[in-house]
Amino acid sequence: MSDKPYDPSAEGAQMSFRGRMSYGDYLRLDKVLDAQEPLSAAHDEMLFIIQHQTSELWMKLALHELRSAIACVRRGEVRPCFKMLTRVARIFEQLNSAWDVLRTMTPSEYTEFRDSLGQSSGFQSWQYRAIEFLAGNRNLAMLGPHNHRPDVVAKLEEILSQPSLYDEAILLLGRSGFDIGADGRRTDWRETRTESEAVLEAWRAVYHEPNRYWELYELAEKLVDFEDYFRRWRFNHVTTVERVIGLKRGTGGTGGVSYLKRMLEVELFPELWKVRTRL
Ligand code: HEM
Ligand SMILES: N[C@@H](CC(=O)c1ccccc1NC=O)C(=O)O
Repeated sequence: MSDKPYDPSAEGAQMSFRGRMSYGDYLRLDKVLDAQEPLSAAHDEMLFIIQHQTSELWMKLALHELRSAIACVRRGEVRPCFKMLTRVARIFEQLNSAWDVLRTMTPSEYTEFRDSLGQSSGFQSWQYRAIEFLAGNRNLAMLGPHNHRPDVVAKLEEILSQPSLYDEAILLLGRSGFDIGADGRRTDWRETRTESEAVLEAWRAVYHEPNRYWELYELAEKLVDFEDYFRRWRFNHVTTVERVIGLKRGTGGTGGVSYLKRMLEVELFPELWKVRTRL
């Protein structure tokens, strides 16, 4: 064996990128890696920033997948949508594992830089709100923190002007011959839909005969899977928050843990959970 360090250029590895697109060029890494600017001298602020930035990147992908999934259900092409919804669930699984990294930060370490955060908070994450709105949880009060950003409000309003993922699934039930009651007569997608006995009954019929309604059944289970992972994200969040700030108020102005616990009760696809009791 030779002592000389191995040189991959010997087998053709490209070493000269003058005038050629490189890894960093393609991924715009100068931009991405230049976007971490801690406001304090605290060691853990870098962890906090990167944890949020990576979460926002994963949310960007989740939005991309959810938008396409909605379009597929609208066209009645549910099979490609299954893959996208599986991916969204996996993204949330990824975000769930990421809490383990953040949990290495102790309350004292967070206190070192918490004041630097001012009144900023994840409560103002427009991508998180866009995911909720696209899925079907539409609370117009959540537009409030974005009033100073007309471009963000426009993006969220665009989402609200169209049926959500769950609305589209229900409309598909209707097109498949089921009675979907008031959901079949909706024209304003901004208003929160009310749970309905007709929709619950339609899902019951689907779950009663999975083989007969295989695609609707599979779609319903993909939705439940997504909500399952989403709920775990909320639970991990509130548990991490309690571990780090106890019962202090949030920088965003809410009660903190009390607010987040309340959010644990929000259901994205209520009839899909209720149907289980009827089977
Ligand atoms: C030490 C870590 C964290 C603490 C102490 C914390 C604390 C809080 C608190 C207290 C709230 C309630 C709103 C408020 O009054 O501020 C909140 C909301 C929120 N946080 Fe965090 N958070 C942490 C990490 C994260 C991470 C890593 C994310 C990922 C993006 C995140 C995303 C959110 C979102 C989206 C909301 C709004 C939830 C809703 O309205 O349902 N947080 N957080
Ligand atoms: N709401 C948090 C602050 C916080 O976590 C935060 C602040 C700025 C950017 C993202 C944040 N993460 C989630 O809420 C707190 O009350 O300590």
